[in-house]
Amino acid sequence: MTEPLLTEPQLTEPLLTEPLLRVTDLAVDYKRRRTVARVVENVSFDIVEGETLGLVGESGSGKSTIGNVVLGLVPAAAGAVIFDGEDITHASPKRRRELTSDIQVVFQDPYGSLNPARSIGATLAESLVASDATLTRKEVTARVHESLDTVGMVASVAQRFPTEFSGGQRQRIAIARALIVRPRLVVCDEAVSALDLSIQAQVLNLLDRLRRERSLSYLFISHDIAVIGHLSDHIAVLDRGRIVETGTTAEVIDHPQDAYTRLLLAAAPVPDPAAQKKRREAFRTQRAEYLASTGAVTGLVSTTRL
Ligand SMILES: Nc1ncnc2c1ncn2[C@@H]1O[C@H](COP(=O)(O)OP(=O)(O)OP(=O)(O)O)[C@@H](O)[C@H]1O
Repeated sequence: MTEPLLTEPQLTEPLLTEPLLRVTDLAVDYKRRRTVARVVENVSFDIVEGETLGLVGESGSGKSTIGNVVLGLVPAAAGAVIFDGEDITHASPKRRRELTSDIQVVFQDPYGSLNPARSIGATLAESLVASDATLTRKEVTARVHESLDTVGMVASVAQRFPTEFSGGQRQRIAIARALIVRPRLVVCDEAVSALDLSIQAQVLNLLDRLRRERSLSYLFISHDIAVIGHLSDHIAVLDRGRIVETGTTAEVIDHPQDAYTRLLLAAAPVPDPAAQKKRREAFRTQRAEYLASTGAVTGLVSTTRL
């Protein structure tokens, strides 16, 4: 008896969605005079299209360094950064420039990141033209107005200058500048940290709405686990260059498994300044105990003499 012929491909395995960004076994070194400091080691995570990964850790834990590797601003000492299936770990400067239309960044400091001498319209247009030089003047102007509208600002803002705006408004402009090129991934590096709590909430809501409307993905970096919890689908907790816990937001916030995650949760800012002072003091004591229990001497992964 002959085997029946299969007329259609038989799917035996479910189709898996490739992540938009995959970081595997990342290590980063910085040279310091006669030593090399390893500041990030063994860091791996995925970000699926349309999702937000929150990367949380204390100051100096290596969050910005990881964001900067994804942006191509800092080289990887080991490991890989895969964007949409392409290994971009060692992408050429030309390929990196092309990638700026897919991967954008919003930094913490809207005062520093917007050129005070340029009008908002010129700043936004510059970002757009750098990613697509074929656009006509009319198209550029239309896109500038459209991106301002996206962040809730009127078209006449284009004629004005950064100093005329508050911190929250400047951060909206920085978001408009990132989104004008229609990226797929945005690295938000402490994007709301410089803002008052009420303005923080507005900007977080804006980022979340834009993500849903445009199926954007965020690598959302913050030292504040409460801010991270507000926006993230998944959370990775970074301690001295290593990820100590990952999971869905509910898992990490409601059922933290790692002692360091519990420390960060206990230290998350609260609106009452007196209560906040107490929390910070308790955090310092508990952190010193935690460091002693892990035998740590420095905040770095390791240092090697050259
Ligand atoms: N350009 C650099 N050269 C040398 N060391 C650096 C450099 N940039 C950062 N570092 C060191 O690398 C470590 C990680 O820094 P990084 O800025 O990535 O941490 P972070 O978690 O983003 O902290 P913060 O929120 O304060 O920026 C720190 O010890 C920092 O001092």
